This record gives sequence, structure tokens and C-alpha cells, in this order.
Amino acid sequence: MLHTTIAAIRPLDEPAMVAAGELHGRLTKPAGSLGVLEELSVRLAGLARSCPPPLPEPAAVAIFAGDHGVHAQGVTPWPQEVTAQMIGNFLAGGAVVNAFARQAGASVTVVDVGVATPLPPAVPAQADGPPGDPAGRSTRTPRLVAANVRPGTRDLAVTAALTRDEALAAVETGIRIARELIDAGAGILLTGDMGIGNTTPAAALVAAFTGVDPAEATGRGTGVDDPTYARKIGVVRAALARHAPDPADPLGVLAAVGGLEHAALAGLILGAAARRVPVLLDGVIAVSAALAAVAFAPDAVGALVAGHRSAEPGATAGLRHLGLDPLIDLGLRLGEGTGALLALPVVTGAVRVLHEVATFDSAGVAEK
Ligand SMILES: O=C(O)c1ccc[n+]([C@@H]2O[C@H](COP(=O)([O-])O)[C@@H](O)[C@H]2O)c1
Ligand SMILES: Cc1cc2nc[nH]c2cc1C
Repeated sequence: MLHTTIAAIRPLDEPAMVAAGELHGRLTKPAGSLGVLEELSVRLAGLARSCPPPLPEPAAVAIFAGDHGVHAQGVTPWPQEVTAQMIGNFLAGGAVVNAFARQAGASVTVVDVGVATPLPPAVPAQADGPPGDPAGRSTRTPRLVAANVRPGTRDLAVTAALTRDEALAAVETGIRIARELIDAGAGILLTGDMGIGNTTPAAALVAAFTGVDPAEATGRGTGVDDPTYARKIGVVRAALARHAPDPADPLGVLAAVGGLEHAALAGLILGAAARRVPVLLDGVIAVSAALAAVAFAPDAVGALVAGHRSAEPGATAGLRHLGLDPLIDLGLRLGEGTGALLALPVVTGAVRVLHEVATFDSAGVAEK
């Protein structure tokens, strides 16, 4: 499934991009006045192979959850159980991602791809019923997909986090989820993640794929103190020295120093890129997964939109390597898909312009 998916990923379509650029020149606004929205809508036309591209609706957030053996190194102050507990919160509709998803009209799918502790018993969801309440907010119930590859990774400070087969199973889970969401009608996928400790493998992936120093790739995650931060950089540096991951072998990199949610997110990106559906990236975990996806299939970058600039420095290093500029920069470092959801109206707006704005000709507005 991975190989056929990679083989289906093709470059952006030039004629559709030229058509979108020319259309922008005829719309009732000074040329270039919509800044990065113009370039974004041109890229989305190239992805869809049509001008205008379809509106990116409906939106679907996929939150991949996993735990991390490297937790044993004291790289985060939070207990591992919080990963499973937050899944309960997502399914009950009580997390920040749920509030933002309701606002954006996005569905929420939670995928247990490698949680280590038992999930809490099902809690009644806050929201139910058909999409859209009277205020136009989504009321769809979050959904759980059980796809646990193993109960957390091994400790990457000691051994490879995953076998290649385990990493492949997680990547293929991500591909499957992309296909299911797109088959159910999603016009854009948003990345989400939940995993106590997952900024450590994210930093290792960023360092492995971009070549930046571990100190530049590593951040404070949920907000670690100075001694923990220094230890975390040391863990990432030692892991890279121990495993010497080869960036030309993305499955090997994911297995050595990655995580199950990182691998699944790489699969989600590949699955969406193969179907020419855009993926709106959230924070550093998504960016590290995007680096893996693009190492598998360089043209997958054409499907990527960087939602926001996470406060994690590894996100900035990774986006630079991918050649992507984030749409918003709000100092967020929560994960879950929250930054991507806040950026979604910008993406929709960029496309809506090509659908709805009058041309100088049709509106009878004089050109300069
Ligand atoms: O999205 C981000 O850039 C981001 C930055 C810092 C922390 N997080 C979230 O916080 C958790 C990982 O933080 P940590 O300190 O335990 O590695 C995990 O659940 C992530 O979703 C997410
Ligand atoms: C409470 C909490 C919520 C989160 N959401 C994503 N990562 C998280 C980490 C913690 C600790």
C-alpha cells in the first residue's frame, strides 16, 4: 500500500496554476494585493488540477495518539497516562481541538495508533446530531479508530523506537485514514496529534531529515524547565549518534527515532497527496512527519499547507527545509490540530476568492 501510494503522487499541474494566476490578474483588486493567499490558491489549483480548485470543505481533523518509551528519560513532566486521558477528553468534546473544530465546522477523528495505557471508558459526548447547529457550528460527534500497533514505542535512547514493520504498519494506518476521510467527502485534512513525550522524537526526526543541530531542533514541548530541557537535547543528540539514521531511508528514520503518531501522520500526508487533497499541518509533530513524507515522495510537498508557526524551534527548522511559510504565528504549542484549525479560514478564503470575486470586466470596474 505504501509503494502504490508513493507511486500515485505527482507534481502540481502547471496549466491549472497558470490559469489561477491569470484569473487573479482579472479579479477586482490590485494585482498581488492578497499576498500569500494568491500563491496559496495557485498552488491549490495545481493540486486539484483545476481552476478554481474546489473549496476545501468539509474539513476533517485526524488526531493520531501514541506513547513514547523515551518518557523514561525524564524528557517531559507529564505522566504518560495523560495521553489516554486526553483521548477521553477529545471523545467527550471537551478539549481545545473540539472547541476549534466546532467553530470551523470540522469533524474530529481520533486514532489510537500506539497508546500505552488503557483508554478511559466511553464518556457521553458533549456534541451530537447532524453537522451544523443553528449557529452554523459543527455538532458532529468525535469518532475513535482503534489501530494500536504497539503500546508505545521503545526508548529511543536505548534501542530503536520501532521495528521497520511497526513503523510501516503505522504509516499504512495513516494512509488508510486519509482514504477513508476523503471517501467520506473531506475536502481538506488537518493533522492532529496527542502523545506525552512526542516532541522528543519530533526533534530527532527534524534533526535527522534537515541536518540541523539537535539543540536547534529541540524545544521545551509542554514547557519543560532548564534541567529537563538540557537533558532532552542530550537525549536527542545521543539518539542521533547511536542510530545514525539515514535521511534517504525514511522508514528507517521513523523506526529508529520516531513515534507511531509521527509515522501515521506521514502516511496521512502521503494518502492525501496521492488523492490530490490538501493537508493543513499543525505543529512540530506534523512538520516532522511531513519531512518523512517528503523523503518518501518529494512531490507530496505540493499537498502541504503550513497552518501555523509552532513555538517549537524544530517546526521552524522543518518548515524552512520544506520551503513552506506558516499562515499564522500565534505562539501556540498545544498540538491536537489546534493551530491548523485556526488557519483553516485563511485557506478557505484564499480559494473562495477564485470562486466568488468579480472580474474588472464583469463588474465594470476600470483598470489602472
Ligand atoms: O504542536 C506543537 O508544536 C506542540 C508543541 C509542544 C507540545 N505539543 C503537545 O504536547 C505533547 C508533547 O509535549 P512533551 O513536552 O510531552 O513532549 C503532545 O501531546 C503534543 O501534542 C505540541
Ligand atoms: C493537558 C495536555 C493537553 C494536551 N494536548 C496536546 N498535548 C497535550 C499535553 C497536555 C499535558
